[in-house]
Amino acid sequence: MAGEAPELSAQERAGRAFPVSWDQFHRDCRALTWRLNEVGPFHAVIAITRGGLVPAAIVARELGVRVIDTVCIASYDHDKQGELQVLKGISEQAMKLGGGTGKGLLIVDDLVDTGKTGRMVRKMLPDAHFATVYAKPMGRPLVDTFITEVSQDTWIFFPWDTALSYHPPLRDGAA
Ligand SMILES: O=P(O)(O)OC[C@H]1O[C@H](OP(=O)(O)OP(=O)(O)O)[C@H](O)[C@@H]1O
Ligand code: HPA
Ligand SMILES: [Mg+2]
Repeated sequence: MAGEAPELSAQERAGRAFPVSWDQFHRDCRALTWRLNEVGPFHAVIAITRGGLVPAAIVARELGVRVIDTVCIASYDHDKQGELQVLKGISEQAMKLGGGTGKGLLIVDDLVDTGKTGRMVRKMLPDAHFATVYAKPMGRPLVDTFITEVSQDTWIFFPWDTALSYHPPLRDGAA
């Protein structure tokens, strides 16, 4: 409608930026594994795609876990924002390994923000251990183990979503 302000995306609403390099992400995943090593052993890792695939590979490598499954979740388009769609559920084999409730399974995602995604997966596997690399306050209570907390108004920029680019000097008005 004419005169209406365009709706801002979650990223645009976030006031702060937290860019993460590959090196930093790898270090944070290793730090996460140190903590998880005290909690395991785990029969399998369940990665929440797509963001959870990267930490899941690193964590599984460090913990020596060879069985990795995915749960594929997508957000609806913007007029139904917030609704989630399960494109692929957890495999029967992984469900069996977790005794039907997820006991001994490790769910991995890159981050929790509002907690909507994590809440949905927790419902599928109530007894699994849920680990993320980063957590924002709204989603934090859902997570069993995480490494770094950032404020709710921070947007985390992952290395697979970004590229190096020119940044003007402060003197020229750079933020
Ligand atoms: O706590 P929430 O508010 O639910 O947000 C967290 C989820 O959002 C991101 O995934 P996204 O839906 O952007 O998809 P992707 O992993 O495929 O990039 C992130 O990887 C988490 O899975
Ligand atoms: O802060 C974030 N960064 C990247 N993806 C996300 N999805 C939800 N929150 C975020
Ligand atoms: Mg995701």
